[in-house]
Amino acid sequence: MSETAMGASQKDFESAMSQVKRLKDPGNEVKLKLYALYKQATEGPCNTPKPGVFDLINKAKWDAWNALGSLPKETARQNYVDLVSGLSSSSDSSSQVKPEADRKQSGYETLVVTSEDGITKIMMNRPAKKNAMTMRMYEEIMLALKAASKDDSAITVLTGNGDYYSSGNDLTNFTDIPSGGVEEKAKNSAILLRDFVDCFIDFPKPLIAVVNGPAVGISVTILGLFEVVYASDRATFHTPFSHLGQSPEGCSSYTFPKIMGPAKAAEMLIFGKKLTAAEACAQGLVTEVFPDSTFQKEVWTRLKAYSKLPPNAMRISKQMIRNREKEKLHAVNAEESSTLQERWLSDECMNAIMNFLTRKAKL
Ligand SMILES: CCCCCC/C=C/C(=O)SCCNC(=O)CCNC(=O)[C@H](O)C(C)(C)COP(=O)(O)OP(=O)(O)OC[C@H]1O[C@@H](n2cnc3c(N)ncnc32)[C@H](O)[C@@H]1OP(=O)(O)O
Repeated sequence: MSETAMGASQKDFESAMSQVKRLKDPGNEVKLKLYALYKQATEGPCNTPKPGVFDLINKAKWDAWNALGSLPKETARQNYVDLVSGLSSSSDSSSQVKPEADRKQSGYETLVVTSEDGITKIMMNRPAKKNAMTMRMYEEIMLALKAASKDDSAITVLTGNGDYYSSGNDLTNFTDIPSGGVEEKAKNSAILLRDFVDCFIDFPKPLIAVVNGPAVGISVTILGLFEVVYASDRATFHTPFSHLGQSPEGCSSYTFPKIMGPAKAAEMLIFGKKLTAAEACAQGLVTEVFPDSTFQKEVWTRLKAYSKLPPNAMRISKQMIRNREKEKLHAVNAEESSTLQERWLSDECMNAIMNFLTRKAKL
């Protein structure tokens, strides 16, 4: 029997649990429902003594769980996933871009998002930290992509503010350890990584990277999921995974060998060879390189012309190309994320991060 016929899978359930953390506060009534369904799905029918009448919060939680009676675990899991999915889509639609709200969209802490001339531009905005990607930035990029997939722009652009495109994962992400320890941190990070890359795999419109400067780590690997990559001649492309005790992500273990051949991909992904923009272009990762002095002017003139093409035709063509690969890309993403979950717990990785944080090592 397929997973769909059996109801929500464990992966759907875990993904819903991680989505809940990113939702706006849904109110106490919904939180109680989520709590009850979670307990039922993981422990079965209510099995704890009823709290005293003055223990108001625990009594409300107990009542909600107890009210589910003998609801089977699988049904509770499915109901939990459905409830979270309903909450996510209503919070997505509330953040959907309204045409009259063009120009700068507020509410992002790590990004500047603008919508103009048929182009939604998502700009990473931590220039003092070389646009290193914090947990917050991953979540905001996902939100911005979801909004862009529904707004009336024809194309979407990812770029960076300042001298870097992005220095990749913010290495201080690994210092915020939850009560469940490093194992829980690694598990949550792997779920976030998989969700993040899934958003790029599934993005329905043409996606363009405007690489304004050096790019490192995950900001490079996801380029294989873009339709077009324009780079300044100041940009470099570096995936130092072995140096960091880590392994490839962003589907690069599949897209890079396809794009540049297995040997060139191995030089980047295994040996951490840094490519110039010209080399990345010769190897097919970059579409075109522009002199830094005229980069912004030339690229935006080109993109404005593209954004005037019929948007539905562009979207359909993109989806025809992507749909042939989607299932494979999702499988690669899942495998890369779970491999990294293990890597993050290795001594090799922990030492590399400690070295960066104590400034003993830079790329
Ligand atoms: C949910 C988790 C998903 C994880 C997915 C897996 C992703 C993997 C990767 O992306 S691997 C790549 C990780 N990135 C790095 O290893 C880069 C580390 N940074 C550097 O080596 C250097 O900072 C540099 C070469 C990018 C730039 O060097 P330089 O020009 O000398 O500038 P500074 O080092 O002084 O940087 C200025 C300022 O920014 C901070 N910073 C830069 N990059 C990062 C980063 N990746 N993480 C955290 N902080 C970063 C740097 O510490 C400086 O801060 P300060 O001014 O000292 O407060």
